[in-house]
Amino acid sequence: MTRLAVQNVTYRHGPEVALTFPSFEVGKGEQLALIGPSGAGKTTLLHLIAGLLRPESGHIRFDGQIISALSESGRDAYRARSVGYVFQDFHLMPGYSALENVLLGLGLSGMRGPQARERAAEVLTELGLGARLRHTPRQLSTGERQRVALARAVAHRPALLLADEPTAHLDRARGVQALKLLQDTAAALGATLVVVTHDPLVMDAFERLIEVGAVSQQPVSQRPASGKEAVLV
Ligand SMILES: Nc1ncnc2c1ncn2[C@@H]1O[C@H](COP(=O)(O)OP(=O)(O)OP(=O)(O)O)[C@@H](O)[C@H]1O
Repeated sequence: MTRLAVQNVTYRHGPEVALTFPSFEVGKGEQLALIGPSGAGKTTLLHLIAGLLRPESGHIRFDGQIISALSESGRDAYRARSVGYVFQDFHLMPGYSALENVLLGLGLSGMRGPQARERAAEVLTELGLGARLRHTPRQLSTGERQRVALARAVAHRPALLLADEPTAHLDRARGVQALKLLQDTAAALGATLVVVTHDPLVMDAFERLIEVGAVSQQPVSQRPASGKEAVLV
């Protein structure tokens, strides 16, 4: 069943930067990586899928609803209900504890009070941060901060989980760990996972790669021993 569809989408950052994206569909619970050269528009596409931006033309459909046609408040509601977003730089609130950061996210999706506290503590504990609930981001390692960002993204059990360069700030071992956590968490939720990456380690962990902004003569699917799908613009 198609959960997310990107159809003939273009976007313009001012008069200078015009981006055209590949069309593709993603099923419920499916996992894929968006790849492509720096500046190709991967983060922009993730923002469009999250409803943070609106396409200049084309459609983004989620569970049958054309989210790119919604008003800003409609897109806010879609994001609060259905989307979890792990930002490249985590975007945690510096003065707030790990628990409070997750609570802020839950508040946006309408969950408050003791039930929210219980859920925030539960998801942080599941992600190995049970002993770090009261720590602020500054008191946490980079890998721990990333797990708080993941906890905040998944606490409301989104149907769509988006992550921008999830291994960018981590060494190889922690990158592998973080990626596995992301994929396992998405699988446990039954969420569709879309990840932006440059990292070959991440690419190898996904069956499906979509190349953004490719002018390449050598599609990813021609990489040795790949056998993976690549959609080129
Ligand atoms: N707010 C903005 N205003 C103007 N131009 C922008 C803005 N955000 C992005 N761009 C431009 O749009 C293009 C795509 O940017 P984007 O960040 O989506 O690419 P990317 O593929 O994610 O790059 P990277 O891999 O380097 O992170 C780039 O040329 C960038 O300079």
